[in-house]
Amino acid sequence: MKLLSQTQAEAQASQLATLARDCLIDEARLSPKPGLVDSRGNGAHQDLTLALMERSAHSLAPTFLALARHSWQRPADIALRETVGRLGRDGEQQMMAATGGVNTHRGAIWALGLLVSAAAMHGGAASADPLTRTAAALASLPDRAAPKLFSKGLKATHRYRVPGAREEAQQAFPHVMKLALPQLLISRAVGASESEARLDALMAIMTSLSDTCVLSRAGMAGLTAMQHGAQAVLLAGGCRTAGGKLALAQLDRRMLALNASPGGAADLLAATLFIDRVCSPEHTYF
Ligand SMILES: CC(C)(COP(=O)(O)OP(=O)(O)OC[C@H]1O[C@@H](n2cnc3c(N)ncnc32)[C@H](O)[C@@H]1O)[C@@H](O)C(=O)NCCC(=O)NCCS
Ligand SMILES: Nc1ncnc2c1ncn2[C@@H]1O[C@H](COP(=O)(O)OP(=O)(O)OP(=O)(O)O)[C@@H](O)[C@H]1O
Repeated sequence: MKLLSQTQAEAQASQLATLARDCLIDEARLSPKPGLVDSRGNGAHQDLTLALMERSAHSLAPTFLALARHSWQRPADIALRETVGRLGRDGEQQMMAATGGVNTHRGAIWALGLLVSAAAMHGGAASADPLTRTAAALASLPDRAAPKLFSKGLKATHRYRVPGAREEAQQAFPHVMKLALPQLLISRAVGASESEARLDALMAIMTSLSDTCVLSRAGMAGLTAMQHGAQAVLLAGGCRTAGGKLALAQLDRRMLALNASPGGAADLLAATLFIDRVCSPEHTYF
């Protein structure tokens, strides 16, 4: 690990926070995303808009900065886990204050918050495997101060006996590492535009995620429709092809008809973009 002066470390912590915020904005603007808020509109949501998502993303930059500063070159232990938990919950309050009480980014604060901390623990940058394993180690430690809430996500994981946001992080983000990042690289390599490659990465996540946002609003039928619809897009050749575009539009209509919105998949896309940019060998980030 490189030893940096305090000023360099502070500059890198600040870059990590800016990057996390930018990944949230890039995810929100990416279009057309099935059922989700995007540049076209509100998707399946009554209370969310793109402007609100962007305001929320900006409100979270100080939280990401605090996470990076407090995690800088520290090991994964209970003291850090509890600090990160407190900062994450403070971030949720910042988000709620910025949005007038609407949950725009709870799942995203969790996933990106852990990844920002993990990057800082590695001194600003690491390759994707160690980065996600460090985030998983942190997510697996107990946090005595965590409130015992029976959240919507927890209810869905119990009712349908599936993993949720906690397990995804504790297992080192398998949907990002095994599906989204490889798909992003393949789609870029075959000539997809950057937006098409990102949409393909989202589809790759949606083929398999047990997204508790979808389960809560549309049950197992909604989740199956999401997974099959995303598979159809990729089987047609992805979002750069005419067949893929048709399948994507069909999936969007289906998700809207079911009132389903894959918010968990969207969070993991933001996490994918973050890892892609922090870990890329030719990154121009630092
Ligand atoms: C773990 C979290 C996300 C709570 O998850 P829970 O499953 O209990 O349900 P909740 O309905 O509140 O939020 C779940 C959110 O996760 C996302 N999500 C849904 N399904 C999935 C999935 N399968 N994988 C990943 N993310 C998912 C969605 O955005 C969803 O809205 C989180 O809010 C939390 O506990 N934070 C505590 C603060 C903390 O320790 N932070 C540390 C890092 S900053
Ligand atoms: N572009 C996006 N559109 C919609 N949700 C997104 C988007 N990006 C990320 N999300 C994630 O989806 C979650 C919001 O999902 P949802 O609206 O199901 O939550 P809720 O407010 O708890 O539920 P409900 O809207 O059913 O009352 C957020 O935690 C956020 O992290």
